[in-house]
Amino acid sequence: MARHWADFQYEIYLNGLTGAVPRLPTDLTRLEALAEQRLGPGPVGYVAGGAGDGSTARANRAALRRRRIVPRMLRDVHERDLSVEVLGRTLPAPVALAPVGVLSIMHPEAEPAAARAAAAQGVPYVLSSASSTPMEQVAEAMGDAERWFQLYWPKDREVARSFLGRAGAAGYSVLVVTLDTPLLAWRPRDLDQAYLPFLHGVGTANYFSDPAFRAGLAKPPQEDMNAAVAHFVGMFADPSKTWPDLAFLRENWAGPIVLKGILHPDDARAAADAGMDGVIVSNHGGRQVAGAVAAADALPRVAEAVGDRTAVLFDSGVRTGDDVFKALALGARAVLVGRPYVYGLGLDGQAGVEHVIRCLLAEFDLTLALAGHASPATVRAADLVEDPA
Ligand SMILES: Cc1cc2nc3c(=O)[nH]c(=O)nc-3n(C[C@H](O)[C@H](O)[C@H](O)COP(=O)(O)O)c2cc1C
Ligand SMILES: O=C(O)C(=O)c1ccccc1
Repeated sequence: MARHWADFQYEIYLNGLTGAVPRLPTDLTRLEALAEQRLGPGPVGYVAGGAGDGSTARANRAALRRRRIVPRMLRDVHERDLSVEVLGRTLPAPVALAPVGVLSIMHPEAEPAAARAAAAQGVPYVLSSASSTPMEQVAEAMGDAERWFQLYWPKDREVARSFLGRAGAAGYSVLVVTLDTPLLAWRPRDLDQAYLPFLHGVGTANYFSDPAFRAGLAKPPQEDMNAAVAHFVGMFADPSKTWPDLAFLRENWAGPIVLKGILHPDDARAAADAGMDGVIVSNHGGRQVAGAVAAADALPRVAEAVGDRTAVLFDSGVRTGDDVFKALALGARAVLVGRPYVYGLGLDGQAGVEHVIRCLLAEFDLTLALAGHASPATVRAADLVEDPA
């Protein structure tokens, strides 16, 4: 039986009969301001901040808003099934939680709380390499839910091999390899507060617990934190990587591999040519290349370039149910959502993340129905027009 995500709407009204209202706003675009009030400018500045003057993050939102849905009528949308096939698995809805590092700056329960929320709602959670909790511990929190692991491809081959081996042993099945962060971009909102979390040792749990990483240290991290952090900064990414290096991932990972951060159609073709199972069209939520194309503007050309050769996923700017609909219409099989669940976590822990998932999917379910669709499978480019403005 397909899950009725829209029932959350009725549940909220029913709870209202006893005077209760939702603990967090149901318009997820309001979470950032609330989080900033309650958690302060340091952590929220880091999470909200984009590269450069922030125009890429704004462009992500504008590119989705500029597209408008053209609803169809009288198409029997009584019974709906939101599930989608992607990477050889069936997801209950076309949504997953994006990999976000250093979640302990938002909430003490950090990644395990986000993972439990995703598992409770049945949506995939992608664990970041830069998580504040070791991957084995987060895997336990996920129970029998889908485990996806995001790789920041370490410079040292042995550390890379060790991460892949640990992730496989801990039951992660899908590998998401992030390509758009071989360096951290110029992020003024963060620089002005000099806030970078991992200089305080946050977001290094996978590294500090790794035997191959520790082999490169003269002393254990607890005994010389500065040296360990410096080793992490040098190890974290490798700007010298090129396409032929992908063979290493194939040799060391048994399951599907998805490349995250693809914006150019030729790169999407190269991913398909390299036998990659999927790409995520993403500009890292506007945090990397200042002035980059809005992710939603890049999506149709990527989808057209690869057709069915490799799965096309999308993130950067998804905030509402209609954003999910629009991304599907522009060619995505599923979307990932980043900052909204991070604010949900900061404001109300696991419950806050579940709130975000349920709001997003209830709104998507209703948008789908009201636009005349009983399944994501029938959503097409022709269901959108572009605002002339
Ligand atoms: C605070 C923060 C940390 C992030 N950390 C990672 C990370 O560790 N790995 C990664 O692949 N992407 C990371 N991202 C990017 C997200 O996976 C995703 O691409 C982005 O947040 C999507 O845009 P949205 O926030 O507008 O939904 C991070 C994003 C934010 C906001
Ligand atoms: O801040 C980010 O966007 C990001 O991807 C990251 C990189 C290193 C550690 C933690 C997060």
